[in-house]
Amino acid sequence: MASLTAPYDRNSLIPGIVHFGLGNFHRAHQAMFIDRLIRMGKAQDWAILGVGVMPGDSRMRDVMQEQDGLYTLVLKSHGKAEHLVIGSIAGFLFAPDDPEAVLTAMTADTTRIVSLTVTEGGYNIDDALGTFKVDSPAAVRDAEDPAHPTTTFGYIVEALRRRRAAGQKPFTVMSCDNLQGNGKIAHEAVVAQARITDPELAEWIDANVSFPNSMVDRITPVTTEDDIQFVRDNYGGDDAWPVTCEPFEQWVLEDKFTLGRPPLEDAGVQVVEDVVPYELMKLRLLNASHQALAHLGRLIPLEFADQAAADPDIQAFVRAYLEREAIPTLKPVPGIDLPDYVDTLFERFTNEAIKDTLARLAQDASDRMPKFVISTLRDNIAAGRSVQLGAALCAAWALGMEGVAEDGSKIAVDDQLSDELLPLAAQQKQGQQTAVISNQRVFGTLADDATFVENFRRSLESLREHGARETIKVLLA
Ligand SMILES: NC(=O)C1=CN([C@@H]2O[C@H](COP(=O)(O)OP(=O)(O)OC[C@H]3O[C@@H](n4cnc5c(N)ncnc54)[C@H](O)[C@@H]3O)[C@@H](O)[C@H]2O)C=CC1
Ligand SMILES: O=P(O)(O)OC[C@H]1O[C@](O)(CO)[C@@H](O)[C@@H]1O
Repeated sequence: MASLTAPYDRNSLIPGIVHFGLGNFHRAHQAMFIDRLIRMGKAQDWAILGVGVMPGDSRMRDVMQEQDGLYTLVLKSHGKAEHLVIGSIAGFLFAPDDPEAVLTAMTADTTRIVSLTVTEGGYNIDDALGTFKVDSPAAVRDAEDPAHPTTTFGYIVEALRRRRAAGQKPFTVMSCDNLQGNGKIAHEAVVAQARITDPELAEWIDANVSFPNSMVDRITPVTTEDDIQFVRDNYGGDDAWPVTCEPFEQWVLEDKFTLGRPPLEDAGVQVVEDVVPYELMKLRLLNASHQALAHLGRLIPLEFADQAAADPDIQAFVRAYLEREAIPTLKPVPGIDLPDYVDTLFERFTNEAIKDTLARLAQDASDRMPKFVISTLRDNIAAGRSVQLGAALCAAWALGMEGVAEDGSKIAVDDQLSDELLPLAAQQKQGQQTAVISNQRVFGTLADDATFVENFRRSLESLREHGARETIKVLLA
């Protein structure tokens, strides 16, 4: 079987970045941007050394070892596919095998950035308080024995302690997770982990380490057996873990690096002073649209994001919601034409090669709706603007939580708050129309706003009596 061919001479590459969470998104995004620069001869000393701290990462270790860090990235859209072999991953360390090797890499003079895609949960943040959970078992363990860390933040704190003791400058910690204010959250996690055992080190980190914020975007699903077969059939490469994603790519990054950075703008990254307008745009347009596709689509019922996005009724609803209620809440976004951005969203969502399921998009909606939709509702209420469509979207979600689609089939609810929300959905089904929206953890005090409640009730009744399509028609008439 054919092995993968390196795209360039990799002998001279020097790792300048240590990356925690070498999953599919990193391999479709940051590693691809660095690969692009290496091909231009501009980042030979910014190759990536991957680190995995989770037990499941042993599989990535085996594949990366077997394939010398190479893998195939396949970009698929509307019947077309292109591929490239990515060479920017210079190595991979499975941390439980040799924790000291990870710390040695992190304290090397050549390492100037430690980057992260460790998922939202990986930051160990209490959502309600916005603070690091210092009493979680893993944080306590790493605090009790800081020289032998097991978590991402334990490793970062110990490496920073060693660098400081050796008189080296600290590396920059660059989060690339899909979190609003990801740099701020990484800062909170690192400083809080340090503070448990060494408050003075925590202060030094607070004053000396840089945590740039970023907005990252590229829809990258989990690799399937079909993806592996596709690479084998079409490119002749035997790749145990290729990555398939959409062609769209966006990375907006705050320019805040203490020890330099690769010339990422030459690879298409938008390096800016303030990431906030871009983040709000993504969360309130892209992610809110995903919620609308998921909750209306699952009522009809549809299965995939591309089906829901191509559905004329749902598309009309989402476009109207974005135009009338979401866009008016955004700050000006430098260099972005918002109507064009919305058109691009639909081009991306209708990409049938990316089999994103509505079930995935609806997962943990109690965490997503407040960030993507309810914040917009609040801004509109404060500004005296309409909340008709946002309230309808909440009603679609609330009705879906009753668990039955329009054809009588089951809607599975996979949500970390389901113990709290499903009993409320059951009361709603019995006629208590405001039961779900009275949950303050999700909706805050929205149930006290008469206009929101009126719009919500009307849509809930209509969705229940007449279904999603008819409700959309009436709302948009
Ligand atoms: N997949 C996508 O379309 C996009 C993903 N992202 C961000 O990237 C993150 C990762 O997504 P994927 O790479 O697609 O997922 P993945 O499942 O392929 O990889 C997740 C990685 O995170 C690591 N991880 C998980 N929990 C951890 C923890 N507690 N501590 C340390 N490491 C941990 C895993 O070991 C793995 O390496 C997402 O959660 C999101 O924040 C951002 C934009 C798009
Ligand atoms: O859903 P997660 O794990 O936050 O990350 C994926 C995010 O990125 C996207 O795939 C687009 O970049 C969205 O679907 C989603 O918001």
